[in-house]
Amino acid sequence: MAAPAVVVERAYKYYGKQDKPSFKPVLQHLDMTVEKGIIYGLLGPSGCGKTTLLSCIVGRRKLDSGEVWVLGGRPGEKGSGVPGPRVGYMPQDIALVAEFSVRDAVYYFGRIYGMKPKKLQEQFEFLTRLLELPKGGRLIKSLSGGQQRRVSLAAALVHEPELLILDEPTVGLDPVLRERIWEFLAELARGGTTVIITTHYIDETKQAHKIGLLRDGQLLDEDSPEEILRRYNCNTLEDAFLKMAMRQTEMKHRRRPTLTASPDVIPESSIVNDSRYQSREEFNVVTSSTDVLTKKEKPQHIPSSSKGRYKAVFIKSIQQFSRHPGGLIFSVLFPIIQVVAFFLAVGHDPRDLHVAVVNYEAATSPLGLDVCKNGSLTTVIQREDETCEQYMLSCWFLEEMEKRKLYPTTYNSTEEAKQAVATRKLYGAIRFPANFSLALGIRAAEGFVGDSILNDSTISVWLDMTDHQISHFIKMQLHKAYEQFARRTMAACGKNEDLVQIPVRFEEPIYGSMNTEVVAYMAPGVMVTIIFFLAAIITSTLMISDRLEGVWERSAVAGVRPKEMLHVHITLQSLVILVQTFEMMIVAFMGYKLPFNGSLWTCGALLFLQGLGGMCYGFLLSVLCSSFTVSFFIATGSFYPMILLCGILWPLEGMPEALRLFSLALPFTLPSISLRDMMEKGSSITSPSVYTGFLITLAWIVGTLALCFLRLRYNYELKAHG
Ligand SMILES: Nc1ncnc2c1ncn2[C@@H]1O[C@H](COP(=O)(O)OP(=O)(O)OP(=O)(O)O)[C@@H](O)[C@H]1O
Repeated sequence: MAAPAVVVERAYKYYGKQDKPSFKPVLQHLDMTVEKGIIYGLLGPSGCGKTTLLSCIVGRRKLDSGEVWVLGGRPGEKGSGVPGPRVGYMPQDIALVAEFSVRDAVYYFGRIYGMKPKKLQEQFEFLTRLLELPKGGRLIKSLSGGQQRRVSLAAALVHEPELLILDEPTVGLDPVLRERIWEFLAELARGGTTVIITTHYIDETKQAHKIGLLRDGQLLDEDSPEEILRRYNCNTLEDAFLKMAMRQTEMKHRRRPTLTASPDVIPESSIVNDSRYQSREEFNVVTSSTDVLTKKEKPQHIPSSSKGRYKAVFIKSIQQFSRHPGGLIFSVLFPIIQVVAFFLAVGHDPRDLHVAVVNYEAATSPLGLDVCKNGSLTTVIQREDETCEQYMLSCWFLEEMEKRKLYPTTYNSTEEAKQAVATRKLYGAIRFPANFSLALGIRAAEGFVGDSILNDSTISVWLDMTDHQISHFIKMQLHKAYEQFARRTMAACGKNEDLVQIPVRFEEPIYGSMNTEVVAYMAPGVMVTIIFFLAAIITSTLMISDRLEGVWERSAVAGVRPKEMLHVHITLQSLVILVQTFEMMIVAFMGYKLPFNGSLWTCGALLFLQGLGGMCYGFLLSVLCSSFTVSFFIATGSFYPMILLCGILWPLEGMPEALRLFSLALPFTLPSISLRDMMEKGSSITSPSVYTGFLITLAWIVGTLALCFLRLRYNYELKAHG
């Protein structure tokens, strides 16, 4: 007699921890034998443990106790081919990439198993006919549930595996098609393929060679449908199942006194040795082969083609990426859009600022305010005794203001001007006293003057300080206007222009230029944050969607190793980051002529590493978060403080000491400083301000990867054993 294809013995499986309320026994003393070349129908109500049992058979979960042999080896054992090419698995969920076309989906699994292109094409055409698949170019996300299920079934059948495990493959399908699928499975079985199929349609399992009836984690019975009907003296399998279920319930009630006396949670060791669970006759639990252990096959060594798997995952990722709505825009165009938007929006002087002007000096002239527009107006006359006569100097001041894009709107009284500011029509109000020129002349010439001269020679300004940036800009422009106005006046009087300047002189800067723009200060931080943010979002989104769609799990059953998925993602993502780095540098240094005095290579390397840091952060988000929503919450919740604290919005020097130290450990703070120092100071990698940026970036990469690793290990333990 041939060795069975699948043997499960004394299987126990629990979810949750024993001491926690979530603890749940799912499989209890389960024995199951599936002979080679048969169709085994696994029947049972929802939640009875079918999927859990199948996932233990394909090696994605581990039993808490008991044994599983599949095709002569233990699932997960090296060279066993399970998970891998010996098994074809169709999970209950569709588990296909939504952006795949029908052809891509089938080809993806074919490539994983290393199928040759010609054979793959033949199989695809055959399965298209058999399962009435939609046109090969249609995208999975545009198909109906039933069509998706057929494509999913085709993906499990494509490589003609020795063992087919199909979790509810016929749900929602047309009865004629269901019948055809069963006929095809029967044909496969005749050719030696073993099929385990779960279904809710008890009726269709009549066509199976053997059925197993699972309830509350226990296999109530397994045998051929005819034998089951005979044994329970029933006409239908439903009736037989009902009888078995009632018997199981009765047995439980009979045992209740013992059970209630026991703790809710039975320790594993005691369960395994518990005679209650071992008296299989009590439950009518039958194993067709009590000595299966002696009949195990010698494990066959299955060569694994990592090249095929890499190729499959690589093509999948490119298709996923290129067809994802907005994927290309987000990764290739978004950096350009962001950087250009930054350069267009940030750092430019505010324009068209209107201020209310009350010029009492001009009001004294017969021309009124129009006096300043008079081209023949003589403002300063130098007398022979080397004194100066000054007239309507306020006109010169207004000219200087206009040169700095501060445009006057004339008002007749101070109250009216202030009212205009209060109603937010204007940004500030400026008043020139009636004797402005005369008083200013006396003030400059005599030195010792009274309060009235001082007041009369002073321009008063009322600003709307609620708009900090604008009011700061107006203040600065008024100072500059005054400086130029004073120079012009002194020059016209033949005096030293410096006399009326404040006695503080700003010499040639050590770094940068006198006219350094705020954009050059902010740009490094903005570039660093954009490249980090994009990589984190792309990575977490792709990883979470793969996991939620079940693609990761299904690929793993097909034999793809997590490290292979990761290698492909890292390679592709690194290419994207490289492109983004170039794009940003071209826009910033060539397009917008940002100053650059250091090494472009070092700058590029730092930006690239920041992208990798973002990618690792994306990995962490994807392993920590169970859904897109949670991942977006954490991403937004963490990016916002990182940007706020990194010093591009406000200098670190303005923060409390502890917060400042904290901000230095964040991923954008030191790298922004490094990049700025390279750009403006020409600092090299040996400079502490530059290499600390590299070090913190590397520390984030290592730290986030370590956390991912720990979390994955924890998840693995949880999944395998809980
Ligand atoms: N990861 C998990 N953690 C905790 N409980 C789980 C987990 N997966 C499944 N369960 C629970 O274990 C029980 C068996 O689940 P399983 O999916 O194996 O049932 P099933 O027979 O396949 O059901 P269905 O036919 O509805 O898919 C259910 O009560 C389910 O809620």
